[in-house]
Amino acid sequence: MREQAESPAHAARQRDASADGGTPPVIDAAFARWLADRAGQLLLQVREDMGFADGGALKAAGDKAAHDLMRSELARWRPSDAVLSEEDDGSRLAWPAGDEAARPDRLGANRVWIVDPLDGTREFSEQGRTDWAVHVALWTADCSSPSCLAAGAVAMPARHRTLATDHPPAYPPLPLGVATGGPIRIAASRTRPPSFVTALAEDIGAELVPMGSAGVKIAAVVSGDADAYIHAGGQYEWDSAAPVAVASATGLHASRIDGTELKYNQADPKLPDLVVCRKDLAPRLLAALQRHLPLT
Ligand SMILES: Nc1ncnc2c1ncn2[C@@H]1O[C@H](COP(=O)(O)O)[C@@H](OP(=O)(O)O)[C@H]1O
Ligand SMILES: [Mg+2]
Repeated sequence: MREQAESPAHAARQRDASADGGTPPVIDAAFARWLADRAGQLLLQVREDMGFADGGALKAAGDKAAHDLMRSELARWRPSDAVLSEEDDGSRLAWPAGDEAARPDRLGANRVWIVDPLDGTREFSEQGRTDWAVHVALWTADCSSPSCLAAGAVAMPARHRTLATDHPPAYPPLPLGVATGGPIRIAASRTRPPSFVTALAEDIGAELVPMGSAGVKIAAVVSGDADAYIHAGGQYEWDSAAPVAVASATGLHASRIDGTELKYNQADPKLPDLVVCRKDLAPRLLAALQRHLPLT
């Protein structure tokens, strides 16, 4: 749909373009934080300008405004790098190996920014909800970890909080309840929790904590408000790259639900499942996951 020149999203972007964003940091991790914060402030403005009467229009305007801002700032400040954004045309398509003409730039690049301009789009469109985020991650070919995530930032603008790898958050404290045998708290999708997670939670005496946005759920594990995030059934690289970069920099466990490594900038951007948790919980959760793995 073509955007009206006078639409609230357009007006918000115009204001942002004329605002002095200043010169961003040179260090990639600090740049990721800067970019996520810029997009986050713009999203707050879009929400304020449009209100919540038309949720569909608000979601579309938010996705577009944040994507356009990130694309243009990345083109301006990191012109040699490739970008994978949820809102790019064809972003979800897997590259069929061998078809050189269709090969996306990112697969031959040394540095790729993997961005989700608005994660938790549904929650963004609901008045009063703060569980939505902006994700900015940097993947590099020259790396020592399997994920090859060199930097990441998760902005949660409606919570006035940004987590990023320039200053990785402290490792979460062991909650008193868990230390004394209380239930493990597993963050799960508020609107489409994987059905096997309910059975798994019953099996290990855990309680589910529903919330929106993959970034917000991983941030809850980082802050100690949840003990784990488990997801399966579908997701893409942009949903987890930035929060996994932060969780890993914090020292948390992050893997596929079968315990294998999370890998990014792959020919197929689908990355359908993951588990993020404190290291002490990983053996127990991975064992429980083995008993409850969903059939694919
Ligand atoms: N089964 C599925 N298939 C594809 N994407 C999914 C999914 N379940 C969750 N996601 C994506 O993961 C993000 C977090 O979802 P949830 O809030 O339900 O936990 C959302 O990203 P977006 O908001 O960027 O689309 C959502 O679209
Ligand atoms: Mg997302």
